[in-house]
Amino acid sequence: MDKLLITGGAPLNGQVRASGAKNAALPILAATLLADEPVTLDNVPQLRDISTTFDLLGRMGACLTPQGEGVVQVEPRTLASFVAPYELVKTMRASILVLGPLVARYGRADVSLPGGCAIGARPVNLHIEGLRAMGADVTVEGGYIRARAGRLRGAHLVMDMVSVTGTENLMMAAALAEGETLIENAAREPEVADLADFLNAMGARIEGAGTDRIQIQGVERLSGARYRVMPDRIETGTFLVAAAMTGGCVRVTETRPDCLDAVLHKLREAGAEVRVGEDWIELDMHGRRPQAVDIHTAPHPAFPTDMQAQFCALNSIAEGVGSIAETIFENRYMHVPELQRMGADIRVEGNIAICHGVERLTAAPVMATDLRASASLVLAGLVAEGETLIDRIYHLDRGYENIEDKLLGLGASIQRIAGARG
Ligand SMILES: CC(=O)N[C@H]1[C@@H](OP(=O)(O)OP(=O)(O)OC[C@H]2O[C@@H](n3ccc(=O)[nH]c3=O)[C@H](O)[C@@H]2O)O[C@H](CO)[C@@H](O)[C@@H]1O
Ligand SMILES: C=C(OP(=O)(O)O)C(=O)O
Repeated sequence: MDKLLITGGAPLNGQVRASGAKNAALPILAATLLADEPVTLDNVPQLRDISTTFDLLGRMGACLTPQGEGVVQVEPRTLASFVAPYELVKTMRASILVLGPLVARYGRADVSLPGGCAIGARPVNLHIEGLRAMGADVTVEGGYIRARAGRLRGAHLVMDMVSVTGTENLMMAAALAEGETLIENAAREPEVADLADFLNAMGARIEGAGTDRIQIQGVERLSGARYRVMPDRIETGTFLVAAAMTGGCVRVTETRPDCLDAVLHKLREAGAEVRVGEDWIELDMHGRRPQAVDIHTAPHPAFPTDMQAQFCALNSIAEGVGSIAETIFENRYMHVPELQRMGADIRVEGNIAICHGVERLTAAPVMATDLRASASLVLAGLVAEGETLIDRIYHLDRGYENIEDKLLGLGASIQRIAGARG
């Protein structure tokens, strides 16, 4: 297993390009299964979750052809299997995103239940209930969701909770259903809107994505398309926090400032000077120590849970006391004990983490437990005194493209230590 070795202390300065968004590329790749023609996607990040998705689509019989850096063509007409097996789903819960497309386009799907993960139980009841409301026969047997259907029927779906992949699965299914579907209390995340833009480019008729009320007029078929995946707002935010924590000045290019309002607001509150252009964000900390900030995670457009761990790292070296309320996932503080091993003063009570900023963290061997927890340990390592060794970085590789090269380019001292395979 690979590890990361980071020597803390260097302020980050310079320019870095945002990669394509993992959480947009994953549903968009799943949505290619709905098409009757080949689809070409651009700005697809090279990440472990993306290669797992390629593997999944390939095993189902889709033909994937790389066409240059970040470009892939998917030919879905060769599909011959409708199974998402446990051994892939257990490594990437987003595999659940093939459920809606398979049922809508092929009338059948056997998708392993993703089960819980390090950050929480993460049930998929809303995905299942929504498909049932659209006429699918869905049962759960032997750890698999087994769905069968003729042509799905449009339905009025009122989501009990705001679910990102739930909204995406049902929106994809509704794209080929007969008649109109209305999804209320839909997730408003920008990645949902990006998926809708892609579906519309294939000929779907979707309005309102990006709001909590999405209207879909089902169509008979979807054609091929060429589409560029949106930039990764969480990766962007992670680099901005790195600049803020190290007292540096970093410009993230080819990104979407309009998707990061809540995060930029908190960075300004932390004392950063933040400037934005149409497709770039620059954060200058002018060598200052950040001020601690209070965070309350909630569905978009509020502060994203996927940036919570990174702000926990920021608060750990900030001036003052910051309180974090995690309202989306019940167990998303796995980074706290690791940050404490580096000297952070954080107390967790229920879903609240209170952090008294310390002047400096000290390096320690630490263990990554999930994707954003790993990112927070990288950030802590960048400012800690000494050499931090981060184990289990396969979590990080799930969602960050070339993170060590990008950080090296900004002046960090960071090195991947290749581990034994197996
Ligand atoms: C691939 C992808 O896009 N992942 C993102 C997606 O995950 P994901 O789509 O899995 O997260 P959801 O938005 O579905 O989860 C939100 C909350 O709803 C609950 N819930 C969800 C579905 C369901 O059927 N029943 C239920 O109770 C979950 O347990 C959680 O407490 O949104 C999360 C919340 O912004 C992000 O952290 C993830 O990075
Ligand atoms: C939790 C995340 O991803 P996933 O939903 O794929 O686990 C994330 O991107 O932070």
